[in-house]
Amino acid sequence: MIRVNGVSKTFGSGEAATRALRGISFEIAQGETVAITGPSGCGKTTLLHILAGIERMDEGEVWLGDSPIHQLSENKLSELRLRKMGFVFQSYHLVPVLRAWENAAVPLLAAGISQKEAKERALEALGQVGLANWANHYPGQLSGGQNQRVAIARAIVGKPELLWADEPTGALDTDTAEQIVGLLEMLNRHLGTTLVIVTHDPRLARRAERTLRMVNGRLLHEGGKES
Ligand SMILES: Nc1ncnc2c1ncn2[C@@H]1O[C@H](COP(=O)(O)OP(=O)(O)OP(=O)(O)O)[C@@H](O)[C@H]1O
Repeated sequence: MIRVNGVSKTFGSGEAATRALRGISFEIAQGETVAITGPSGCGKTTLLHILAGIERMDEGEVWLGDSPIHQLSENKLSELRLRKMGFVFQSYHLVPVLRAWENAAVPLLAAGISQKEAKERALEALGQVGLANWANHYPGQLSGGQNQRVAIARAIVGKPELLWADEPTGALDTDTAEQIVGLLEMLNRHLGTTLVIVTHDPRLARRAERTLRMVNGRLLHEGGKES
C-alpha cells in the first residue's frame, strides 16, 4: 500500500521558484496498476522520484507499507530501493559493455548476492521477458524493444514489491510499445507487483486499472475538479 499525504515540492527560490507539486494526496493498493498522466511539466516525474525516495519532498508524507519515505536517511532509502523497488526508464539506462544477463544481474550484485546465484536469477528474469535466447548479447546488438525488455528484467530480477516506470514506451514504435505494455501487465498479474507508470501515452494510461491525472502540480479528480 502506498499512502501519499499533502506532498509539496518547490525547485529553486524567489522569482526562479517552480512549484512542481502542490499538496498531493492519494493511495495505491498493493498489486494495483496506476498510470500518472498530464501535460509536460505538470510534475509527474517529480512525483515518481519523491515516491521512490530519489528526490526529497518539502512537505507531506509518503508511506510505502510501513516505511516512512519522508523520514528515512539516504542510506535507508538506498537499501529500500534495492530490496523493494524496480525501475524502468524511457532510455533503458543499460550499461553498453555488459551482456544482457549481466545488465539484468546488476541489482543483485549490488545487493551482495553471489555471481553464480545472480546469473541464475538474471537468466530466469530474461526468460520471463521473452529474451532467454539473447542473454549473451550486448545492448548495441539488440533492438529498442529488446533493450527495454532487458531493462524490465533488471527491474524485476530482485522480485520487487513496487515497479516504477517513467515513460517506458516513449522511445518505441507503436507495435513494440504494445508488446512492452502487455509484458508489464503480465508481470503485474503474475508477480503481484504494484506498478506505477508515468506516461503521455493515452493507450498505456487506458490499460491501467486507474489513472491519476495531474495539472500544474495538482491531482485532477474525476469530473475535472482540482484538489
Ligand atoms: N531539478 C529541477 N530543478 C528545477 N526545476 C525542476 C527540476 N526538476 C523538475 N523541475 C521543474 O518542475 C516542474 C515539473 O517537472 P517534471 O519533470 O516533474 O514534469 P513532468 O510532468 O514529468 O514533465 P514531462 O512530461 O515533460 O517529463 C517543471 O516545471 C520542471 O521544469
